[in-house]
Amino acid sequence: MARDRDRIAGDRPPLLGITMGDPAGIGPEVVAKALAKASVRRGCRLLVIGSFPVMERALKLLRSPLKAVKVTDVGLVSAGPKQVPVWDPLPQPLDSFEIGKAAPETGAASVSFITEAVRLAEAGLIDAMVTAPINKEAMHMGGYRYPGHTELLADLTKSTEVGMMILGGPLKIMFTTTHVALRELPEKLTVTAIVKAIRLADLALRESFCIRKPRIGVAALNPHAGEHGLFGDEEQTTIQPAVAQARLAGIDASDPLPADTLFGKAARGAYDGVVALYHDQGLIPLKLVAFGTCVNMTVGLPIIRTSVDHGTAYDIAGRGVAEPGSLLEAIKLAAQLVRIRRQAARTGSRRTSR
Ligand SMILES: NC(=O)C1=CN([C@@H]2O[C@H](COP(=O)(O)OP(=O)(O)OC[C@H]3O[C@@H](n4cnc5c(N)ncnc54)[C@H](O)[C@@H]3O)[C@@H](O)[C@H]2O)C=CC1
Ligand SMILES: NCC(=O)COP(=O)(O)O
Repeated sequence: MARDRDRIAGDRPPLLGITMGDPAGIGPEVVAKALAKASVRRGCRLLVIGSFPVMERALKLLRSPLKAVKVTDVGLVSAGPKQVPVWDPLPQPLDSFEIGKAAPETGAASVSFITEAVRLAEAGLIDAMVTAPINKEAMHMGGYRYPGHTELLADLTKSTEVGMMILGGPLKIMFTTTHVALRELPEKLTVTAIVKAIRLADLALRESFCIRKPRIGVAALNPHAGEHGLFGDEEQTTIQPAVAQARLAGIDASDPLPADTLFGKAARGAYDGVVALYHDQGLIPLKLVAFGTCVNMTVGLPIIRTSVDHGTAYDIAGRGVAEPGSLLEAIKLAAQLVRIRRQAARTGSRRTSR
């Protein structure tokens, strides 16, 4: 069905749903700043999914020339160059909360925006969703016990094989685990989890970045890849067997390589993508080379979702100083992914991601 829709959509400018994220963080502000750039409106249409009063307040704070307009029918979104169309799914206006503080009502609101964006995307009313940052603590306070968007989106779309890939500068990194305490990591790093990450990296690099036979570097866990068991044996017991399985499936995956040099090699072009085993292993190199322009994308969903690389930055929320660069890149990538999917649907070349 999604494929038929893509084929019929033709060259209509993609309609992207931008979720506002946590209203108490910098999400509303970076959305307001990004939408003020004429370049971002070229070639796509944008719809904010979030609280209308919060969007109005963010535009006012920035003394933006843009005006928020309430959308009443998502099937008929049209906006002038100085307008920000907002679809507010909340049953009650959200207007009294503290900026820069985690709270149940803002956490729950941020989940409502995401849930609504998924509904609109699955119904074919938007072509992709782009997410501003949520605050995980606030989300938990609001009663939603997900580690992040990735797992919430997997649940909402009933997808079984989903993963987080983050792109920044020359790096494209797929994460085997997302938000996990370090002490729980070894038990999460199973052969199955690593094979899945390698498979999703391969899928994304082929389908979203049109690399015919991606070269994937796989990170080791321990210093010097464990040095034959001297400093840990996960490389031999788990990572190498996962690489062997991936190779049997025809994927060009490396042996587990010392992580301290792998990311540099990938940045210099030796690999098209890297499989990192845990959050900070991949995010430190990414944010070192490209913080502010990295883009997070969820691989394996039936819908397109991209996101910013940063969080809710409560320390600067409401001050008007947040940089919108990552959101601009996330919007650009989402529009590009819509075009790639449409093209694939026209030529019948896209494998379904599920
Ligand atoms: N895509 C998402 O929804 C993400 C959500 N988060 C969540 O955000 C919350 C805070 O996480 P932190 O680790 O503190 O990271 P953070 O990215 O919110 O802040 C880290 C530092 O970077 C600065 N910073 C972040 N974004 C900026 C921007 N656009 N312009 C200027 N400075 C910026 C902040 O002021 C702070 O000093 C947590 O709940 C976390 O789970 C974190 C990353 C991504
Ligand atoms: N550090 C990445 C992050 O927190 C975003 O995760 P998700 O909300 O996209 O799952």
